[in-house]
Amino acid sequence: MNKKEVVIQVKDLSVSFRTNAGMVQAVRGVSYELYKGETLAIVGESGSGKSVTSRSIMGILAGNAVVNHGEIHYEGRDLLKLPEEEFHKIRGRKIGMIFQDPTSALNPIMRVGKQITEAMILNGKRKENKIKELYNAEEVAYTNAILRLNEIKADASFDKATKKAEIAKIKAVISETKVKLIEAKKKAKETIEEEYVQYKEQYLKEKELYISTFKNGKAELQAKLAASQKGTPQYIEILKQLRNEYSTARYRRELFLIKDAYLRKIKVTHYEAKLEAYKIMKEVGIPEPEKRFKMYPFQFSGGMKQRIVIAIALMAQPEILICDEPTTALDVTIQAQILELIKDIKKRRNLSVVFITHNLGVVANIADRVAVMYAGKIVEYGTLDDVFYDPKHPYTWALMSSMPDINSKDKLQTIPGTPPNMLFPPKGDAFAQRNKYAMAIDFEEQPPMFKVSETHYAATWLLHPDAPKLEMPDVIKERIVAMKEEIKRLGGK
Ligand SMILES: Nc1ncnc2c1ncn2[C@@H]1O[C@H](COP(=O)(O)OP(=O)(O)OP(=O)(O)O)[C@@H](O)[C@H]1O
Repeated sequence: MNKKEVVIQVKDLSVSFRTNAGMVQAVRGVSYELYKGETLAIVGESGSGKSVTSRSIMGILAGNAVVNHGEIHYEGRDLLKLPEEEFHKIRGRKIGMIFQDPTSALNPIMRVGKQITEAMILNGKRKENKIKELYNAEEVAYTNAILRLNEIKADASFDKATKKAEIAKIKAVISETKVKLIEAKKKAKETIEEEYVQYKEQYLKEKELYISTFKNGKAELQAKLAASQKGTPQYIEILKQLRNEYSTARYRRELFLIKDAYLRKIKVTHYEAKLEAYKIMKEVGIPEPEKRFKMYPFQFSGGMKQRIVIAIALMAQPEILICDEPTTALDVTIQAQILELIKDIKKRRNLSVVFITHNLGVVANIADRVAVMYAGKIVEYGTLDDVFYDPKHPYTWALMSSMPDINSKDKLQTIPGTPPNMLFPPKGDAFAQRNKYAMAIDFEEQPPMFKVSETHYAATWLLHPDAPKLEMPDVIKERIVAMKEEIKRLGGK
């Protein structure tokens, strides 16, 4: 288990929101790891902090959000410490996100084709990126020096004289790195321009060659045609050849392709992006992509819109996909289709998926591992079998007993009470008020994460060695058996 490759590690993340009533403590010390190629489901009631956690990974928190604490490690860097420009490169490219409501995720007045290809075209400035790469090191040195200056200015531990001296030192570094950066930029531009002069020459040569070959070939055939007798099979054959291989349309198309191949060295061309979009639209089950490409979102059903949103995310070839309740806004039958699609894509592309949902049925269908969230914390996590078939936290029990039965679709019982007000999170276990098994300590102290097995952890005082031995309620045991059978029958996990 431990040998699995970790793609994202969230460490002790705490996020609050400034509101008129005070600070809403939405996420309170969340830690988890996402392994390569797995689907991690995050479950919990509305307001438990599932979305805020994922939005932090994407760097798309609301303006009133404050990250109080924590780290999010990705490719050896802490995303929370990256400058905006770097962060921007990662989100949307390496990490894609799909939201609950496809209608609001799409621009209603832009053709879907443009929405699918937009990012690829915008990010695809190949020549410019090549130049930037060449002076990247100098740019990093310069930005670091500026960041350091700000740090020194804000550092209260310096006395006045030391601060002044430190500022003078770093300012000297700034001017030095700035000069180096300007030089590096100039040189990078020259080097790449030189390379591109060659590409252009090659292109022009290729174009000339095509034009002369085409013209000569056509003239030759026309001469042959003139020399042969009308109506003979040979005459018809030549005529066919002229029409097919030497038509004006063919000529224009070949020239276009030659030019497109050259332009692709400079940037992602519209044509290239369109071909890629057709491919991905097919992959996500949008029939007749050539036709759909030109349509507007309102011309699509909810399920098809969600497929478009998924296509947009896939265009960037992400490694990680964060799905925030991607099926909740859809009809039940469509929900199942979209779920299957996400499972297929994940398998085909070996994606690592974070799947946020409040629906345990969906979890059973899709997850390898599960994290249960309550009041801004992860209260239980483990493999699907651990959490689903051997739940330890009374909140997980409550969630299971409140989910609609797969067969009857009735709820066994709703979870009594409401989640705590996150302006004033309770002192002890946040679930204590609603927990019929709560003990005195639950109201006093927050439980630590107790280890159930190598893979399974839960934060409940019930797991303390001194706690009374408590069996999972029978109704939940029965429910688990029924669900297991049903899921097997449906061919799920
Ligand atoms: N911009 C904001 N300003 C104030 N509070 C916010 C803001 N965004 C989220 N919150 C609060 O943070 C808490 C966690 O919200 P979050 O959206 O992560 O919950 P969730 O578990 O994803 O729920 P849902 O299933 O409803 O999306 C909630 O109490 C919510 O009201």
